[in-house]
Amino acid sequence: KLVAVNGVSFGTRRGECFGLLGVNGAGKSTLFKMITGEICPTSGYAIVDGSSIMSNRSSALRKFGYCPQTEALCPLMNVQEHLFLFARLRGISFQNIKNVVEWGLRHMGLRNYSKQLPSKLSGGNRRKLQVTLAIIGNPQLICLDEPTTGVDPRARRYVWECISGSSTIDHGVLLTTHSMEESESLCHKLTIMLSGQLVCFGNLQHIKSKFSRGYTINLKMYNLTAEENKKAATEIDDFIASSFNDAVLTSKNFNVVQYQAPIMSSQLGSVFDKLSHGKNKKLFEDFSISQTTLEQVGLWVD
Ligand SMILES: Nc1ncnc2c1ncn2[C@@H]1O[C@H](COP(=O)(O)OP(=O)(O)OP(=O)(O)O)[C@@H](O)[C@H]1O
Repeated sequence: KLVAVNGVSFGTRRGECFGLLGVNGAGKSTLFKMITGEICPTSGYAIVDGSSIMSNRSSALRKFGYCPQTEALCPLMNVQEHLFLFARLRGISFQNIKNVVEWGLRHMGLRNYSKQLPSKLSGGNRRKLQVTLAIIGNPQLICLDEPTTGVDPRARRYVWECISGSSTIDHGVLLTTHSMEESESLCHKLTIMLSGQLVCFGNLQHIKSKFSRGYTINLKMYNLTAEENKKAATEIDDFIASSFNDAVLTSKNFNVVQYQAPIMSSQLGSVFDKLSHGKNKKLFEDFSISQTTLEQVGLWVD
């Protein structure tokens, strides 16, 4: 009875990395499954480079690589055999296949596991293999559903390089992720999905401006005892309330407090003056001001 995806329509070009963001259960994976033909939509269509996934399925499927959210590995094939099979499926010739398999093993740090079956790999290494299978053979459209979940920082860096490389060499990338850092680094265009619908669409700056609530003020407090810290926090609160209209406390961690204030960029000079004044009065040790991040946009869209 649940309508998981409703009236969604978008397009992405070659050379672009298109990011699909949204909270758990928003419908991202369901949308991916429809685009890749894994499930059938009740209505609508998806076209990859002129081929419809519904009416010209085999032609469309030839054009993309897919890294699903849940693993799709063969339990009886080891890492090397997976790479070999997918390279063959992508039409790599026998002469080149050894190099391509070697490339996959080396770049994803899978060389030491080349003879292992998926059941013997760690979760992160299985993910790396799954991503390599989607990228191998340079398909025209690469669909990656949370590709770097559980992947170590070094391999994640390489996945990012592959994704940005693919999107700059005339390929398209469709990406879902919960990592705002990942979307800020990779995506040319983004959309945020909520309850099966797209709530906004555009480039990073557009989305930030649309959801912007001014600037974020970060204040680093001195290392104090718990009692002193409580007193200092109250003084800081009073200082912020008297210096900035409508500033809101958004988080308080160990010794960093964060406020969101509806500041215009033209007011930044006076904001710096006010905060320097507070620092000179030793209300806090240091401060910084930053623009809205995508992370904050993600927290606000609900
Ligand atoms: N096979 C299914 N049967 C019934 N409901 C399903 C099924 N698969 C997904 N759903 C429901 O569809 C909605 C969208 O799920 P989907 O997996 O597409 O979300 P998502 O945005 O990918 O979430 P996440 O970020 O957690 O991966 C959810 O409410 C989910 O419970």
